[in-house]
Amino acid sequence: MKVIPTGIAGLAILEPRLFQDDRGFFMESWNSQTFRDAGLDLTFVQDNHSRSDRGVLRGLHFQHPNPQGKLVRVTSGSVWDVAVDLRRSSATFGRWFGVELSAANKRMFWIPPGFAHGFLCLEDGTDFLYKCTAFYQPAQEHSLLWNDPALNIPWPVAGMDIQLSAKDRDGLPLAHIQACD
Ligand SMILES: Cc1cn([C@H]2C[C@H](O)[C@@H](COP(=O)(O)OP(=O)(O)O[C@H]3O[C@@H](C)C(=O)[C@@H](O)[C@H]3O)O2)c(=O)[nH]c1=O
Repeated sequence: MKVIPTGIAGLAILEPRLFQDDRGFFMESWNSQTFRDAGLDLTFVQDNHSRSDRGVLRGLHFQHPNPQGKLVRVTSGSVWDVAVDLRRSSATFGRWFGVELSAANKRMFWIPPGFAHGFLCLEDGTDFLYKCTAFYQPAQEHSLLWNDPALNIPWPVAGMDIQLSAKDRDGLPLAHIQACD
């Protein structure tokens, strides 16, 4: 597995080893030993799966005070995935990083606890799968406003009708958010 740093401590793009043959492909999407060897000693308690069409934007979500670390990937279609550092102790508080995840590139994104996370779906029928280090606690879930000018995230929305949940439409600007650690 290749670990690609992002310039934000702890946040990493992961490229699993791919085995291709006449039948198709094989890859390990999670192996605790391989991840530990790569410096990621993780315990997951919940797996999630969502499906979205092009133009759906989910996020930017974070849980506080019990933050979730998330190992995310796409098995059908593609997204532009974004993580925002909300760790007060971090030198990069408020900084974001974006990466395209797709069924084709098979990239995974490790988002440690203390980040807000969201994605824009680029294709109809996109399947988004992720493992979480803490249980979902709806009373602790919050939305950071996806298009907050203070973040200035260049979402690739040209030509799209953006579809948001009511909660995400009413997301909080960064300036109103407490740190997550
Ligand atoms: C996230 C979640 C939702 N739900 C339920 C609550 C609600 O009725 C329904 C849809 O929830 P949401 O609108 O919050 O789903 P969604 O907008 O897909 O939320 C997800 O967005 C991405 C960006 C993340 O990072 C995830 O952690 C999660 O917050 O599913 C669960 O039962 N368990 C869960 O873990």
